[in-house]
Amino acid sequence: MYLADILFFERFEVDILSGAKTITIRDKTEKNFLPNTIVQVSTYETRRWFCQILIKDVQPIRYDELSEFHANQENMSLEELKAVIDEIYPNVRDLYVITYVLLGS
Ligand SMILES: CC(=O)Nc1ccn([C@@H]2O[C@H](CO)[C@@H](O)[C@H]2O)c(=O)n1
Repeated sequence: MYLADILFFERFEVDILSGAKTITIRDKTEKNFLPNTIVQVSTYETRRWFCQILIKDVQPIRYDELSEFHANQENMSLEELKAVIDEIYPNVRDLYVITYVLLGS
């Protein structure tokens, strides 16, 4: 089964809607997004829908392989990105980079 919905912390909504944030990094529970499908996006906190995105790509990545390239696409520094991931996914080393484009809200 492919996933049709995704949740983001509210604090990232502005960056997603402005196009500043074009990837998200998730664990294996959220690797089953199918490229070229539309996914509905809501806030984690209240499940408020705020846009839809088109999935472009899902690629496995090791925590240690995260670079400034990924951080740029998150609109963060690499230090900030690693701190966010450490908080959400403590000790998880097998991650997935989900690349998307914003379709509108
Ligand atoms: C709501 C929920 O369950 N999970 C997540 C998991 C991740 N993310 C964001 O993806 C990037 C790298 O992990 C960062 O920008 C994170 O903040 C998120 O917003 N919500």
